[in-house]
Amino acid sequence: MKKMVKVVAAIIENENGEILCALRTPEMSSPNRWEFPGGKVEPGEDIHTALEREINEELSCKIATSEVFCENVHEYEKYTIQLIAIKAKLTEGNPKTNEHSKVIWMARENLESLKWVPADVPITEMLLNK
Ligand SMILES: Nc1nc2c([nH]c(=O)n2[C@H]2C[C@H](O)[C@@H](COP(=O)(O)OP(=O)(O)OP(=O)(O)O)O2)c(=O)[nH]1
Repeated sequence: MKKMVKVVAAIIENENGEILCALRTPEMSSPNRWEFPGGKVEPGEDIHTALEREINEELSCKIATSEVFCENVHEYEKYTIQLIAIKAKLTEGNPKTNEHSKVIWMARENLESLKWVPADVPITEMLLNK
């Protein structure tokens, strides 16, 4: 069986109802694809704490997380990821691109125009229907 990796991703919505999307760099795995910012949960770490830590590292800003929006298990070639999308709001700072090529705010109805990492596609579809 492939290794299972637990990943948290933030669905950060601003006051205009737009959602924060981040572009992976050419050097990362799944290069030049869009994702929701976040990362791997460390052993023993709570999912909300993990997401707050990842957002602080990646975007130099603070968030307040709320409910889990959805979970998706996706099999990549080398491992399987359990992707947990969690709703959040920015509480401090503006997102910076410490690790990504770009971050943008996007209206829900336009999310499908971006080229997403495969595990995120069902999440973008769910966001469109809510
Ligand atoms: N942050 C984030 N990662 C995602 C999403 N969808 C998805 O498949 N992933 C994958 C990419 C990575 O392999 C892994 C997250 O790991 P990470 O962001 O901590 O990155 P990493 O450098 O440790 O891992 P890697 O890119 O070398 O595989 O989950 C998503 O929406 N957000």
